[in-house]
Amino acid sequence: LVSCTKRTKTPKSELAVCRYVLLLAELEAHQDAWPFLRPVKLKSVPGYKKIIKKPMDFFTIKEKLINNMYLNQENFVIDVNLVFDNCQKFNEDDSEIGRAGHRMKRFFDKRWTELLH
Ligand SMILES: Oc1ccc2c(c1)N[C@H](O)CC2
Repeated sequence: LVSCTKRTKTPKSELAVCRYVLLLAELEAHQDAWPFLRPVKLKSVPGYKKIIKKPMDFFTIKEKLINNMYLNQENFVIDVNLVFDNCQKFNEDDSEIGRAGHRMKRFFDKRWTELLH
């Protein structure tokens, strides 16, 4: 993984990786992150495997980031939004996890925009 603290001039893509690492750390530290930290246990949640075609979670995103699997920033945002879209699909808006998902999405959208400028 690139060194995010080095004060040398780094290529654009390495700066992008630093932005993702920072943003992912903020998502994981958020008080409403608990439903999204690890993969959903497909064997213990009836219906999830059938309903949610592409499960995603913050830990899986971090692994992909560390293994340099995000070739462009779009794929990183696509996976983060997949976490929230899956949440909206499986949970009622008016539920504990549904509300946590909406709050996390609002937080991500705000920070993503702030980090771009
Ligand atoms: O009642 C439940 C029980 C388990 C889960 C949810 C709700 N929603 C999560 O999105 C997936 C896991």
